[in-house]
Amino acid sequence: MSTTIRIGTRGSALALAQTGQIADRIRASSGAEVEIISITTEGDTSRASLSSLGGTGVFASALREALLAGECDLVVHSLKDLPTAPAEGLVIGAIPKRADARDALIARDGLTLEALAEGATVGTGSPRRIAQLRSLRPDLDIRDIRGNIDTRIGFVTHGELDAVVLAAAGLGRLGRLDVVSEFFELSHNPTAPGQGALALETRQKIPGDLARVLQGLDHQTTRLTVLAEREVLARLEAGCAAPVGATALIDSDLLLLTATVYSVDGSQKLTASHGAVLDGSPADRNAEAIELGRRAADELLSSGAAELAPLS
Ligand SMILES: NCc1[nH]cc(CCC(=O)O)c1CC(=O)O
Repeated sequence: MSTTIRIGTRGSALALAQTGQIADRIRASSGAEVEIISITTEGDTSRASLSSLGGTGVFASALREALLAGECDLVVHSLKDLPTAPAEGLVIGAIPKRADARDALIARDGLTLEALAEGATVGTGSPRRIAQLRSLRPDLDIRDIRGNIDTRIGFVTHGELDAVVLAAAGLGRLGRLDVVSEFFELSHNPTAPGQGALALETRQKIPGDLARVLQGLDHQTTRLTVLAEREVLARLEAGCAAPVGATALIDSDLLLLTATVYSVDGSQKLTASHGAVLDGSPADRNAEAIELGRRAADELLSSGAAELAPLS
């Protein structure tokens, strides 16, 4: 490629790590020059809790503005932080292969959730994680925490909390899987739609050589599973901070999706599991994945999901 690809990123360690990893892949596959441009977002500067910021889009919007203003050509988002509504003038040009979608417990003395003492303090700001923790261990003292991944790990290593829950993918990207004391299985603890996946966003109109670079980074299986998972959120009209877990997987030609909505106190949940056979063209498959997410969400809504939990 003749021109430089400018990638916009937040300044957090996680954003820099995942942007750097994508930049390396672009350089290796295309030989293109890649420049990394730092952009500050409200989600980075605000001290309010993530749920009080409304969740949706606090990290994404400044990056999207920079894209639209032509300050950069590409941004790398954590897919789970990206609002489901499409952004005018922008497209997701590639969804690379997903990392581990599970949540992980980081606990004092390497304890598992089951082994934590009665009334132990566990930090998380996510309503979904709060509900899942309360359903398994109603005795725990759950604390709302904020901050980047290193700060959250520090709550445990500095002795302020007995444990925190974080996404395995973020820990992996920062090379911090050594602190994990337990991985929660997706069958028991489904995670946020799109967790562990990245979205590479660009302007709608891009040069053909950038489009080809992005095509080379796209991963079909990841794209189909996250399309199904994210359609659950979209159809429920739920934000990324809603107490909703969704996990899709592909087994040969079968796409399987399980979606769960929790009451915030963890005492109740609704689950819908659906499958679809994938056939036809890539566009047909995308449509089938979205339709699967819609069916799961509609079942949840007709079972009372909107009454069970605050979704938006
Ligand atoms: N909510 C913040 C956030 N957004 C993306 C990740 C990393 C995992 C991912 O890319 O899905 C995290 C940290 C976490 O949830 O522990």
